[in-house]
Amino acid sequence: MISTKLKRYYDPTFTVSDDYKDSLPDLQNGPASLIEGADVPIQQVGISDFKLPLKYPRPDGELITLETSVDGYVGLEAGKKGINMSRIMRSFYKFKDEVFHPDKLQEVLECYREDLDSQSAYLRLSFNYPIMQESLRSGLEGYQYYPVSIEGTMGKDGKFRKFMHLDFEYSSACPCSYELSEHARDKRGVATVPHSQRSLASMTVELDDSLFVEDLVEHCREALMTETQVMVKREDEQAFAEMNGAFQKFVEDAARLLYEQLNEQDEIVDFVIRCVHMESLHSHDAVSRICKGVPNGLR
Ligand SMILES: Nc1nc2c(ncn2[C@@H]2O[C@H](COP(=O)(O)OP(=O)(O)OP(=O)(O)O)[C@@H](O)[C@H]2O)c(=O)[nH]1
Repeated sequence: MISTKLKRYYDPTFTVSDDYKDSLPDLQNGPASLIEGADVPIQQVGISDFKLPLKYPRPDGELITLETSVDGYVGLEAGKKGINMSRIMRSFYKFKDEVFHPDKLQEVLECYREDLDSQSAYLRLSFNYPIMQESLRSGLEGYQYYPVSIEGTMGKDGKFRKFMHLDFEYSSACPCSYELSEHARDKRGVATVPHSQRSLASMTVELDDSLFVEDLVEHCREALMTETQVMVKREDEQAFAEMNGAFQKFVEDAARLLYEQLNEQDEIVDFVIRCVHMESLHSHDAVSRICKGVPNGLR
């Protein structure tokens, strides 16, 4: 039954006094008796995928503003009903005009721990980062976009750890298919096309020092050589075919080439890489996963 005592009316002139505000229910700060389920700590609670434009530094000193998806979490102790959820976003907004190199995350995490009265905190910023890529022979150029995240964690000991995630697309020409194709040409004069595929290296690197996205992309390019191309005329396509002939790779080769390259970088303390070759030979993928394997590091 609809109550006749309640007004169906929105008052646009109503203002909130301090007394009125104090009278508002505040369930998340209520007593432990309100907890549902086991009264145990929660490792991460917060907000996923709130978006805002943020500035990032380029190696040449320029700044770039990119739409960013933010995941922010804190740890919640046993005995506490909930966190002040809106502070995850409100605290982050204190930094909205700053430049987000990975070390900036430490300041936000410290702010989270203080503002939300929490011992641990986690932050991840995800964005698509454009880098101009030159074509192989025609002198053209175009933007390659890289899915990137920078991530920071702060544990109960206050130790800050920072990570960068990158997805790098490349082409992998199968070395076995190449030899089989050459065999058919030599022995029987049969035309062949060895199979190759678009491939993806998804990596997480733990940083000791600062690292630009451009640096990590350059490490991938040097390791794999056959990055997918943006601008392609016929001379570029031919160059790409020659390049794939020169740098053929199994999925195991891709993982070890990246290992060799990243292992040489002083600013990278640890890494884990997953390579996926989306085979044109098969309807399934060939996959490899490799990690540096430092004690207590990424696995
Ligand atoms: N903790 C928690 N809050 C939620 C959830 N879903 C929605 N909220 C709401 O998030 C709103 C904002 O919470 P608070 O940050 O505590 O807001 P507030 O108390 O006005 O802010 P402060 O003045 O900073 O304490 C509350 O109205 C909650 O009901 C949830 O799953 N957990």
